[in-house]
Amino acid sequence: MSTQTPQRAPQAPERARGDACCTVRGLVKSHRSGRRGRSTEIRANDGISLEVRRGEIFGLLGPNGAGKSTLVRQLTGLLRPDAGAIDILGHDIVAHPERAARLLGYLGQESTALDELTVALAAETSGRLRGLPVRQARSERDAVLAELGLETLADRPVGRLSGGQRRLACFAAALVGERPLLVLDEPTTGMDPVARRAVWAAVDRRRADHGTTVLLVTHNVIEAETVLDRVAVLDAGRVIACDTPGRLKALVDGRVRLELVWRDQAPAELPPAVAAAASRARIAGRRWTLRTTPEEARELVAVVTAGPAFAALDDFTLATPTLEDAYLELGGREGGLAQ
Ligand SMILES: Nc1ncnc2c1ncn2[C@@H]1O[C@H](COP(=O)(O)OP(=O)(O)OP(=O)(O)O)[C@@H](O)[C@H]1O
Repeated sequence: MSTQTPQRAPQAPERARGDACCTVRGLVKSHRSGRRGRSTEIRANDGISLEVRRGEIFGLLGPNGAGKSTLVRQLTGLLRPDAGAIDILGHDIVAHPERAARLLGYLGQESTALDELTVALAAETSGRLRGLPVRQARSERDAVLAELGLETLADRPVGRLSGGQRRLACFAAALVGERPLLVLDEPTTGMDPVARRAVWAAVDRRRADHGTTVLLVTHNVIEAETVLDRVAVLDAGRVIACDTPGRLKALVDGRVRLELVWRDQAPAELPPAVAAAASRARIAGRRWTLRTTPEEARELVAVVTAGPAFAALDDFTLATPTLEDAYLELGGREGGLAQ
């Protein structure tokens, strides 16, 4: 939630460029860590440029520490860039960071600002801070709590809820006082499937009814493939690719992912083709993951299931490529993205 001076959302976007909602050019941000004299500088954003179009669900995907939160905190005006430009609906956010609160609803990773309030008061207060009159703030509060199935938690303090419930309550607060852009930093972390569905349904509704643009931070590949129109893949503070999930996956077209899960561990005596493949596999405990051609995958499955190694096999799966495979193809780190 942004907690800056109460302001109404602008009636019409000013001077917005074409169909861009948010344009970032050459953004650089370093953090200092450690004590004075011994402090080191971490370049969290290293020249990021991207454009989020109006009405799209745009994702920032990348492993821990890639620089996603640093980027969105600059978009929300909470962090000042060292260099670069940010334009949101025609507003220069570097020169006027206070304007971000009028343009976007933000769900950050922390809920501490709301912890002392009840769920209902958190939602109402967000609406008031965004310039809604009391009556409208209360009616929007009631509508959003009903929409997200939060009525039974309305009188509970946000800080005493479970992780998933707290996330949903903060999401509700971000929705009150409708903004043209929603910036959601890992909104569904810790949520059960019912709450996740409620979040995505609420996002879809706003997009359909108000043309809301959504910028979503995630390191969950499945979620990214399901909900995003376009995605920027971040790694070590840089955008290493930006396209639709489908086109990114086309980078690894013609490859499949074969997983072999052994009952205990892989047998000492493996068929030669399988033993040779082991050197290229990612091995995590009993699980071997191999990215290969469909022909080789079929041959390996046939060899394993037809011979004595089959007795040692617990399970196998053969799947089409995911965004994680595309990320690895682009030079990403093995295991950096969550499945
Ligand atoms: N306040 C800070 N002080 C010092 N270093 C920071 C600070 N915030 C972030 N960093 C560092 O900057 C880099 C980028 O962090 P950031 O939180 O932007 O990554 P992220 O992609 O959002 O990661 P995650 O998926 O874990 O949330 C990391 O190396 C992190 O340790």
